Amino acid sequence: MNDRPAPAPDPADDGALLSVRGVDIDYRTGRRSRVTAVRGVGFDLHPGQSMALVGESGCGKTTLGLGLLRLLPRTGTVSAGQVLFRRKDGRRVDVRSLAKEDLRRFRWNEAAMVFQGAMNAFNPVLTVRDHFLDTFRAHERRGARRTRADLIEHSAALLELVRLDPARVLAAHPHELSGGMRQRALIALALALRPQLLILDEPTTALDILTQRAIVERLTELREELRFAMLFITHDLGLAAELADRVGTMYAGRMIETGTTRDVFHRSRHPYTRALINSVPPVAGDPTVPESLPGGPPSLGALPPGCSFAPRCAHAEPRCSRTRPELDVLRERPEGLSHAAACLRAGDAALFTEGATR
Ligand SMILES: Nc1ncnc2c1ncn2[C@@H]1O[C@H](COP(=O)(O)OP(=O)(O)OP(=O)(O)O)[C@@H](O)[C@H]1O
Repeated sequence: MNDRPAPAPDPADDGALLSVRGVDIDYRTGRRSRVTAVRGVGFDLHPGQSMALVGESGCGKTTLGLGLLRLLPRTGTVSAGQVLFRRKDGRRVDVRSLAKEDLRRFRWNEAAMVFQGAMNAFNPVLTVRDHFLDTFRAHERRGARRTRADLIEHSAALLELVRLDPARVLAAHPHELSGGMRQRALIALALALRPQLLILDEPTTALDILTQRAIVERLTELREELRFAMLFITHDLGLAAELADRVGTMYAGRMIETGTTRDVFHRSRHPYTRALINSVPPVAGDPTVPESLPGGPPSLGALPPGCSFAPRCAHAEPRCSRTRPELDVLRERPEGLSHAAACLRAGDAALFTEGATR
């Protein structure tokens, strides 16, 4: 009777690739001061899903992306919660508890991040070929060393995936490529070890519209071919609508609405998401004048009590300044696709009649 029982199947494990639970992320801002840039964030991402994180500057999107892969600057820490990730061997691990060597293997192999501004991600003195070779070599298993010719061939195939000419690009230094080519090369590099999750932070900002379009189209095709999941940080709601199956809106460090792209963009139940959508200039020919979103997000060090958005919200009631709304599920769906909103008035049908957002 001393035998230990076999571990019970985890009832909370419904096959998600990434399960983020109650995550807080702090930055140290002085000897005794810190700010909490991400608060109580939780969501599930299933294999192959694509989720866009939207919200104004400073709402914590980048901090969350960096925190998930433990890429925060020295002053930043994930101070609470769990980041459960299903590795390629099927085991679920908490990324927060990975030892250094394991974390090194986890990044690139299982999850990779493409930052805004590809120039900073490349070492200017190395050629693109060197970057690929270094990445492959750093992750080679002992006894499974591949030849240089084999690795170069593999790199060329990856560059072709993102529609770059390997003959030209492999030998080039980063500054010899256009912004769009660098961004594509970085995406190819991020996909080199076949990660299951790709986190992209504003990957097409600062590129011209045609280049943006080409990269977005290619990413959509690649996701279908290679079946990786994607977490996509963007200010561009049009891009989010195109690339994502689901959307999470962030405000003052919290996720305040989440659901399918249709839920969030067409049936939003949070006045902030609605204001964000309505502040986008209308498409050509749409006579509606965009509503502006006055003011800015509150300072993280001085969050108002109650709902953080209440001071800017056209629909706020007195209770909104007293009670902080939870992210309540409005419509249950499997695979993390439930529609949820953190607004005390989310159930107020008159406020959110369908079609009120463009
Ligand atoms: N190294 C840091 N030290 C202290 N505070 C920081 C640091 N980096 C970010 N912050 C703060 O954390 C908050 C969230 O910033 P973050 O960059 O994650 O927002 P974001 O939504 O990604 O904005 P953007 O869209 O402009 O990238 C901001 O208030 C920012 O000032």
